[in-house]
Amino acid sequence: MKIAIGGDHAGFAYKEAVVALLKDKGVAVEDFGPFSEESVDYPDFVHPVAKKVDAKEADLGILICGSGNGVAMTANKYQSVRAALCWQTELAALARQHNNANVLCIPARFVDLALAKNMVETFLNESFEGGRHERRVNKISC
Ligand SMILES: O=C(CO)[C@H](O)[C@H](O)[C@H](O)COP(=O)(O)O
Repeated sequence: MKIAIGGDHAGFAYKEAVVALLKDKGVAVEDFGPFSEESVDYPDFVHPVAKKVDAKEADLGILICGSGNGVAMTANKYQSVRAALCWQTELAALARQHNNANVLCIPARFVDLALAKNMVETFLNESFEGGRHERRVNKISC
């Protein structure tokens, strides 16, 4: 499995911790930054991640910012990206199980690090259930 990760300054500290978590688990991860807490514009760091997922050059994406909204809005501009904003572990599970989400968006200013890590592990471990959910997901694209 290959993960593409990015975000903005508000998510930097959590992104560093999640990258370390993934590496400890032996998961291949490509970090598109940012690489400090200096204020940045999140689209600059979301587009590379979304392009990787959209091109199927990464299996999943993780985007971490303050509220999670901007990164989700940006990533969902890509046809094959289904980015889910999650703030509870069960939401991360359902995003994979029911929505076949391929990008997890984490609101770093609204969840603690332990929960963020738990959501990442859940997102990686769960899988799409298909069936009635596949019929619905197929209707998302215009
Ligand atoms: O939606 C956002 C980006 O995807 C976030 O909430 C940003 O991290 C937030 O807007 C940054 O705010 P700041 O006052 O510039 O730190």
